Amino acid sequence: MSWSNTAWQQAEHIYQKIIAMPFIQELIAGTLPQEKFKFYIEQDALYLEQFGRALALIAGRAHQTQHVLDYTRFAEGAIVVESTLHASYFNTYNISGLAKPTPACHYYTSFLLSTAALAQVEVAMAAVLPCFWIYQKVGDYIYGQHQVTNNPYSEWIDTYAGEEFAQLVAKAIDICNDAAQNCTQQQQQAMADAFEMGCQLEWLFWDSAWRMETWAAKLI
Ligand SMILES: Cc1ncc(CO)c(N)n1
Repeated sequence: MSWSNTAWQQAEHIYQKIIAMPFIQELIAGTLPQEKFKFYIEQDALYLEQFGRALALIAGRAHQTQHVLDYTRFAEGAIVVESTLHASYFNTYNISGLAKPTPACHYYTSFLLSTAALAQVEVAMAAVLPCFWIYQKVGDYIYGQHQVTNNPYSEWIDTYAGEEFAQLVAKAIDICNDAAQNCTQQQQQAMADAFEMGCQLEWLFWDSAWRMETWAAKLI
């Protein structure tokens, strides 16, 4: 079995929990309160900037020049999506863009950045994979369920269910499978564990948006 199949099996229970979350279910129904969606978009812009940096770090550490190019393009994609959020949703929803990262956003981006900088590069590639794969799976799930008419979130829903995003995801999965072939069993397990942690943090990010998470005390 390929590394990606094994890793997905290990993390699938988290994906199942994600699609059952109230944030996702209300997004599908179109009943998600606008303030929660706004909160999510603003945090996601902060997330995407750091995700782009993590991808650029991996690009710099990749062994093969093709992978340098692939992760550079992924990094560019994340930053472009981030600025698109600013150009569209920030205007539509009157978002100030002055928010500080929530604990969940900070935790997730710190995990991505520290793993990208310090872990074995194959493990770093596995750690960023949920950002692609979970979003595609969740995007496809939402797209398959939602009623197109009058859903205020249909523009967002279309972004991650599209063919263009699917191709990026397929490439990120292939690279991880190639990378895993040069790894020992123990290293492949470390890759799968990093992948599972990323999936867990995807869950936490949705959960924090639903709760409109704040710092327990006004520290920042
Ligand atoms: C939290 C999060 N994970 C993944 C993506 C998609 O790359 C996104 N926009 N936001």
